[in-house]
Amino acid sequence: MQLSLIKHQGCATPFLRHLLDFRVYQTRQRSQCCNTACTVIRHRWMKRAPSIDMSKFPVERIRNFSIIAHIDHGKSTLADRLLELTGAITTTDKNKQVLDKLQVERERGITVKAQTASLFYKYQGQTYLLNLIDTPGHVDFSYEVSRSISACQGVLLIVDANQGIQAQTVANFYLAFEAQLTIIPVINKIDLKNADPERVEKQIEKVFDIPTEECIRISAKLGTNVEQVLQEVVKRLPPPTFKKEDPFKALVFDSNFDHYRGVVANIALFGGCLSKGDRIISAYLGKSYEVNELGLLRPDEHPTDRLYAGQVGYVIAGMKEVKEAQIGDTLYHQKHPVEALPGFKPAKAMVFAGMYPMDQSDYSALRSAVEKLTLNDSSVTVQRDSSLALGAGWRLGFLGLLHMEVFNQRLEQEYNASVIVTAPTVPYKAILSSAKLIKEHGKEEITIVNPAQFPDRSVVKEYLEPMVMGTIITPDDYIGKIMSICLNRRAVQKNMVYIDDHRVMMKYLFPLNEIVVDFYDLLKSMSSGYYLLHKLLFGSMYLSFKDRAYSAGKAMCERLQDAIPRQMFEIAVQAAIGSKVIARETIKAYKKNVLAKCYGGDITRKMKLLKKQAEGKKKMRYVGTVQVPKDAFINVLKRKDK
Ligand SMILES: Nc1nc2c(ncn2[C@@H]2O[C@H](COP(=O)(O)OP(=O)(O)OP(=O)(O)O)[C@@H](O)[C@H]2O)c(=O)[nH]1
Repeated sequence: MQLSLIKHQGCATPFLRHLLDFRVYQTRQRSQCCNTACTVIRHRWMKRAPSIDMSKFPVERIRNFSIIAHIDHGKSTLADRLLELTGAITTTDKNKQVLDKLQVERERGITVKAQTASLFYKYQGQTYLLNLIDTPGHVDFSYEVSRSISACQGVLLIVDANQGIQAQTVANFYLAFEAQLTIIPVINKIDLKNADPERVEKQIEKVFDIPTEECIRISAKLGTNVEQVLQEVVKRLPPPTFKKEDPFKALVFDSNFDHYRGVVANIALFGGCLSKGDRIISAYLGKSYEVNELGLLRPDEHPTDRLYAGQVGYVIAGMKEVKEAQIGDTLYHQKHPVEALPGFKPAKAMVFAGMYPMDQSDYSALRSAVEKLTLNDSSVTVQRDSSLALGAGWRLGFLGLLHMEVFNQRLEQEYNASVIVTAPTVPYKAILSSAKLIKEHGKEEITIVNPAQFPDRSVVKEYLEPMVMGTIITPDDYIGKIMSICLNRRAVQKNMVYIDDHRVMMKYLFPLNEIVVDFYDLLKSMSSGYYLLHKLLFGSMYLSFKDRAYSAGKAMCERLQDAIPRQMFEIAVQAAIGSKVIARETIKAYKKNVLAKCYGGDITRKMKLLKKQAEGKKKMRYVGTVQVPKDAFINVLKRKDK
């Protein structure tokens, strides 16, 4: 049953709780109504969770698992069905991607943040606690995948019955395989007309060495065989091996900033138990906190009195500072210190861009928004920066372009901030030759993330650019086209194998700069996918790159000419290498007809007016600021491969 209430906050809920044998779950979607004192809260009414005494719940009946897959293969849809089957949410048409809570996720139809849900499932007369962690599928967010995996003992590897194994299926498989997790292959979308589950099973056997009999064929959309997935989770996945009797030890695997309650940390208990009122220490900061609230995520917060070893849940412990809940941190009891768990390796930023407020007076508001959002997304790196034209701002590092666009969109949607984002760049290295500079930096090799700080070649021995190994899986009809695109982008082929009769898997070493902006979209448009191994290597910059500078500079000027609207004065768009201008385009000025009021009249009077106008324009060009549309910086970089 789905109900909507309009009420003053906090009034109706206790009354209704008594009235009906239902529990009210509040989603975090709130929208202000015309009366500001009154908030419309959408409630989802659900059957009461089975009242289970968790203190007696055996660890052997807990399963912690994640769903991993290539983008759009149906993780979120399967998660919805699992939630419905276990009664965590009701069966309605509106249950689409329940775990995708962020507005940006719903708008773009992608998962950005991994979410958690604890499900109770009855199998052969026993109740099991299944903790499901949803993961994002896009290449940019694989950092979230590895975080989710660290809290699990097994994974469901979803493969689309029509598309088969895709590049990110391979990458995610290896993440789980290296973490020694049990992998259950699930072939989804068997209801599709072109579904070929047999072919996909053979691919799985060939590429991952998993026998075809181990695959489960389902349709997450229609619910076919979804119950079997739950049964296999219970049967095949091992329970966590942690003990309630051990001292409390928990891994922070995710954290959110809530405007009303501060930091909400998602934790996996690797031992012991945690109660309300306990004093805990964060191993990273050594600071102590009192636990104010804790509970399960079903998928909305469901407060409980205690959490026990093997469980996954949330904790609110008065952490106010955004930097206090480090992902990968270990929490322990103040009285029983334990050795910290190995944390996550910090995610490597692959793309850097400047971010500035549209108006400098918004600087401090934007600073606080950026700080809060980086808590929710710790893979973003932040460095203060300033630019002559755009004022004070930051240089932010992202995992990829989609990651950057999503961050930008979240700033606008969740914090109402309006920002200018400059063209994304990749980190370069320079081996310095100037003794003075080496002394200044304290080392010979420096990393440059800001093009404005690129050292002149007279002081540099060698420039190095980042290279990444990438995997592309494609139908063989596209091989020729993809090879020519890769060549065009200075990529070097390392390997090529057929994974079935019509599909090939190719490995390329790419200069990161060539693929960072638009490569993914380009490959996707050819019904293919690619995945980058996020291991940065630095290689010498190719000479051919330099040769292409002239044509690239000209193309860039032309695109900027299209992207920047005409203004009251003429604008020269120039591309330069050092001080040498290599290309130029002109954006013509709007011209006011100053002679409009001169009916007939003397030619010298007209000349005088035109001269005055020209002088005024010179001054304007000097003092005027060019209005550049916000998205021009990125759009001009998207190039078209022939
Ligand atoms: N026909 C059919 N469509 C499905 C099935 N499962 C999912 N879909 C559709 O496939 C699309 C992608 O599904 P999602 O569940 O959002 O995929 P996802 O893997 O969570 O995507 P990301 O979170 O962005 O990685 C949606 O349009 C679903 O409706 C299925 O069993 N059959």
